[in-house]
Amino acid sequence: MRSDDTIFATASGHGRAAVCIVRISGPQSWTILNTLGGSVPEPRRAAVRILREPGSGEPLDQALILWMPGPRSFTGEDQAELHIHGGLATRAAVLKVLGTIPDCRPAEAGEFTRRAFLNGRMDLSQVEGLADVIDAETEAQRRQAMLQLEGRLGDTAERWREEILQALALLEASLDFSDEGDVPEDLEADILQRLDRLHVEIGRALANRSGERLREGFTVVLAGPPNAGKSTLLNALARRDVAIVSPIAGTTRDVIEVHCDLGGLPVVVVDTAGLRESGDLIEQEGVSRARARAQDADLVLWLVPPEGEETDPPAARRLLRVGTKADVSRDRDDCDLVISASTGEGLADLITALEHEAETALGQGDALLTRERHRRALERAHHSLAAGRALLETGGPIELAAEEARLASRAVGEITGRVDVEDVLDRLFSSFCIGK
Ligand SMILES: Nc1nc2c(ncn2[C@@H]2O[C@H](COP(=O)(O)OP(=O)(O)OP(=O)(O)O)[C@@H](O)[C@H]2O)c(=O)[nH]1
Repeated sequence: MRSDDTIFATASGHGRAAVCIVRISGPQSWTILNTLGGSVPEPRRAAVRILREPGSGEPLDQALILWMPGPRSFTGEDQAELHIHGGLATRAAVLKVLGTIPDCRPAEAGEFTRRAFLNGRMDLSQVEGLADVIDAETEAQRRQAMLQLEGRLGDTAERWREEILQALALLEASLDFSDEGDVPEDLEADILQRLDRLHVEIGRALANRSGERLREGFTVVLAGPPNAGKSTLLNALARRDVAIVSPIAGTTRDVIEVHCDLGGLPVVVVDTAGLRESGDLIEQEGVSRARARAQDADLVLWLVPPEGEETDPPAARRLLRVGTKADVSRDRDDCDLVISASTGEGLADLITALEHEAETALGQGDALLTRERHRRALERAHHSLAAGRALLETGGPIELAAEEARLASRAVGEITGRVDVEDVLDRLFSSFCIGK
């Protein structure tokens, strides 16, 4: 994959559409516009042109075109855009012509964004924010992703790195004093105070897990004995038939997931196999998967049917007891809520309860960290800051305290991609769509 190639891709969705946007980035961008459109408009001014096939002069389409010279473009390179009609034949004809231009080739997934990152147009946390904006399914996810795209996490991480480097500079200055046998007390106190403040601030960011949860969704597991009405409830929450409902106990064998938007918050509802002892190997596997999911879930809804023996609920972080089939019997004093998925009774209260639970767990979108990667980097920084501080407090070697500060600054730098993150890049960019 050469990075001096000019790349192109459709940046709008697939299938027939009114308009299709073809993005072009690289040194040939100007030439392509000039060749196909006859002339190049003013930078960043849209203009209408008849696009023509270079050899025959045959018209391809009437298009709106844009010329965005680097470095003030998304990728930082010369860029062009063709807003062509979104018919399948038009799109195919324009892409075919682009493919015949020398040093010009179709882009790979995420290649435009990769170039933007490599050209310093955005840092790694912003690239992740952009991926999350595109993947956002609910309003709260969109808001969180936008804050990260705008640089909230990246700017904070950069400030932390700066402050750690300042502490490091002071540590190095105090090394000179220690050669002379005596580090001034106020200098040492100043460094300790700085390390302390950073340790507390990073610790606070680490303590808030709501950002990662908001990105992934609040997980609600439906558990209960066979025939409790789990699949019927899942279908009612999803407002469509996703799980097979039948009066035969043990119908659901595997785990079925549905992504719902409850009051703007992402909630993943998981239907599981009914919990009972079974001689059937497949059902046993389903039951053990159900128990595992319940254990990891943010919330378990333990469904209690009116009939049948009492079964023990699985181990869970948080559990609500929900009496089902209220149309058959409402007599369930031991339950937090009673519903009938058949008649809809109690469903509105259940949804309100779920929204409340999700809101409490996902917070107000004020979390800085949104991915495991951020957490791992900051945990290392946090650890090094504590180690550095302990060394200073116990009169340990200043060289070692300085080394801990250096490690902390490197770890924080991984968040914005200032230090080696090669291994992260391939994984991240391949998750993008072509044309982004
Ligand atoms: N009367 C009544 N019947 C219900 C209600 N909810 C579910 N049922 C019936 O109960 C039976 C079992 O429902 P399911 O939703 O398949 O139960 P499940 O808990 O997913 O069952 P398994 O897959 O076996 O674990 C079906 O015949 C449903 O039609 C309800 O609110 N009222």
